[in-house]
Amino acid sequence: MEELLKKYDSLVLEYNKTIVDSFSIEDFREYNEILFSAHNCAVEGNTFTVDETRELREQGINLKLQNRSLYEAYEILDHFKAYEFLFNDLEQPLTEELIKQTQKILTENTIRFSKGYEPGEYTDTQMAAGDTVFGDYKVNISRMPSLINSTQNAIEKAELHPLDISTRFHQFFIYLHPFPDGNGRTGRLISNFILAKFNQPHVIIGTVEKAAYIEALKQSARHQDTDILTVFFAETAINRMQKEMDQKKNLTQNFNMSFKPKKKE
Ligand SMILES: Nc1ncnc2c1ncn2[C@@H]1O[C@H](COP(=O)(O)OP(=O)(O)OP(=O)(O)O)[C@@H](O)[C@H]1O
Repeated sequence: MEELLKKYDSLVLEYNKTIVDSFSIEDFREYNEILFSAHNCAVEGNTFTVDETRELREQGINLKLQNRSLYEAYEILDHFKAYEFLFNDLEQPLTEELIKQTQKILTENTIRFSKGYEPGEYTDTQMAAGDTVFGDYKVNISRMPSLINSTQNAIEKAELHPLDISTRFHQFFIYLHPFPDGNGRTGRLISNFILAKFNQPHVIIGTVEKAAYIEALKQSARHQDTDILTVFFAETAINRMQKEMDQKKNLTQNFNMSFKPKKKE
């Protein structure tokens, strides 16, 4: 794992130089917000593409929807709000209030009120996801303050690798599964918020990575070894940084601006 983290660290330096620093701060923020919001909602079944998410970011509720439900649009609009709430102030410490507020903003317009769910409130029944039945919900909720304090202490001490802090929080949060809805999206938002505090790029988990992500969560829980999830986060981040840098290089070097008529086959 040490080798992988070294590779990750050196790629972050290169990525900052070739990608991050070449954007204006505002444009890079918006690029990340759109990319992350689209993928973070897609993992949970939202069908908006990244391009459609960009249109929604630009036009808001004026967007004329084609083949997309209002529910999905609200899910993404609320994700933008939750993202802005967290990332507009990276100095704010991790507290229970911050996490509850994030989940509240995220689920405000889409949570199933008919089931008695309240945005920003913990669950009052047993939780499960896929084939995992989580621990007793009351015990899990009582462990939230300790998880949050340990994470905030680790952030302040800054002894562990940022990816390590982010994945430890993520693993424990997902397995506490404290909310009736939005645990996955909230967990990924807070994990990226922790990374951003250390000036690290987002780990963006989309539908392509979903199966490997859930497998990493399950293996990490089974072996009580969060390094398994850290490896997954590192590899996911490396792949995206590499893809964006390759794309930029390729479009710079191999840009074809021919006006010659195409040869008939
Ligand atoms: N089999 C599984 N074992 C452990 N964790 C899982 C499993 N399947 C999914 N998860 C985790 O739970 C999250 C989904 O949780 P759930 O199905 O309860 O949705 P949610 O928390 O209501 O909201 P969201 O739609 O944002 O995830 C996934 O994103 C993943 O982090």
